[in-house]
Amino acid sequence: MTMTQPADARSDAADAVLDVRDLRVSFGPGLDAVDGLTLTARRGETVALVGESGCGKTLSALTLSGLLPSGAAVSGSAVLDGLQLVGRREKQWRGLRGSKVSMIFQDAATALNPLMTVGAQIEEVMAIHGTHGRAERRERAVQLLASVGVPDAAHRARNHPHQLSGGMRQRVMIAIALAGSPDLVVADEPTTALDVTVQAQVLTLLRDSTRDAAVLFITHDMGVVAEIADRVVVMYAGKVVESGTVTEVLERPHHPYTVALLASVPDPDTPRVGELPTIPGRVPPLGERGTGCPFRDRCPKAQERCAEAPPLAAVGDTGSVAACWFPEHTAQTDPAEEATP
Ligand SMILES: Nc1ncnc2c1ncn2[C@@H]1O[C@H](COP(=O)(O)OP(=O)(O)OP(=O)(O)O)[C@@H](O)[C@H]1O
Repeated sequence: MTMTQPADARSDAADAVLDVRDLRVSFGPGLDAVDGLTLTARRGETVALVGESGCGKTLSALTLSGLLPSGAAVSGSAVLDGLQLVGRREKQWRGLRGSKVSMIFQDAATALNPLMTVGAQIEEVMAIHGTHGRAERRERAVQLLASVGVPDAAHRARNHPHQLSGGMRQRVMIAIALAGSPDLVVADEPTTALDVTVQAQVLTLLRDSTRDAAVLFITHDMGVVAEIADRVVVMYAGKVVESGTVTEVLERPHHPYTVALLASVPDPDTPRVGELPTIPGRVPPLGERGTGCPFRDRCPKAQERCAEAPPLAAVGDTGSVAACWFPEHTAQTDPAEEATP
C-alpha cells in the first residue's frame, strides 16, 4: 500500500461538476456523523454512496441538498458547478433546489403533494425557476412524463398521485427532479420501496434520463450499485473506507467491509442454499466510535495495528483508495501475485 493522496477522489476533479472535499457533519464534539467525505462526479456520471444504515449516507445527501436537521454543523467544501454549497442559508437554497440540485426520495407517496395533479407539480418546478411560458410548461411536463416512461402521458399528467402505481409515482418523482435541469440529482434509496422488476426499470430510466447531470445515488444494496453506478464510495461509521470505479470495487474489493457487503448480495446464477451471510455486529453509534479503524470490532482481518486509524490510501493501480492496513487484492496480499517469481 502506498501512502499517497486519495487518487481516485481527486485526479479527475478538473472536469467534475461536483467536487466534495473533507465534508463533515457534526452534532457536537466527538459526534461526527459524516467524518471527511471526499468525492467528485462528472456530468452523466452516477456515483453510488454505499453503506449500512447509520453510516452517514443520508446526512451526506441532505447536506448537498441544504436540508440538514437543526443542530448539525457542517464544515469542509462541496462545490457544484463553481458554487460553494457549504454555508448557504435556507433563503439561498430555495433558489438552488430544483434548478441546481434536486432530490429523489425513497417514498414518492409522501414526497408528492396529494392535492395537486402530477402535471401541475412538474410545471411548478419550472414556474418557480421562471423557465418557460405557461403553455410551454404544460407541454414540457407531458414530454417529461413521456420521457420517464409514463404511458399516455397527456392523460396521466391530469392524475393525482393516488391514481398512480408506486413505480409510476417514482417515475413522476424523477420527472420533477429533472424539470429544472439540475446539475446534480441526489437520489436516496429511490427504488427500495419498489418490487424487483419495477426497480430494474426505474434504475435504467434514471440512468438514461440523467445524461446532463451528475447523480449521487445512495443505497445499502450492492446489487443496485452494479446496475446503476459508474463509481462507488463505500462509507462506514461516517468515514469513506473505499472508493473506486464500479468494476474495480465489485470485482476486486479492497476493504474487508466492502467484501462483507458484497457477500451479502444474492448471486442470481447460484441457487440459494440457506441464509445469505450478514455482517455480524452493528455500526457503532455516534459517540461510541473512538479512535482506530471503526470496522475493527467486526472485521475478520483485524490485528493490533488496527487500534490506529488507517489512512485512505491508494491500493492497486486503477485509482482505487481504501482505508485498511491489510487490504484485499493488493500486491502484498494476493496469493496469486505472491506465487509469481
Ligand atoms: N438529527 C440527528 N441528531 C443526532 N444524530 C443524528 C441525527 N440524524 C442522524 N444522526 C446520526 O448520524 C448517523 C448517520 O445517520 P444517517 O441517517 O446519515 O445514516 P444512513 O447511513 O443514511 O442510514 P439510513 O440508511 O438508516 O438513513 C447515525 O448514527 C444517526 O443516528
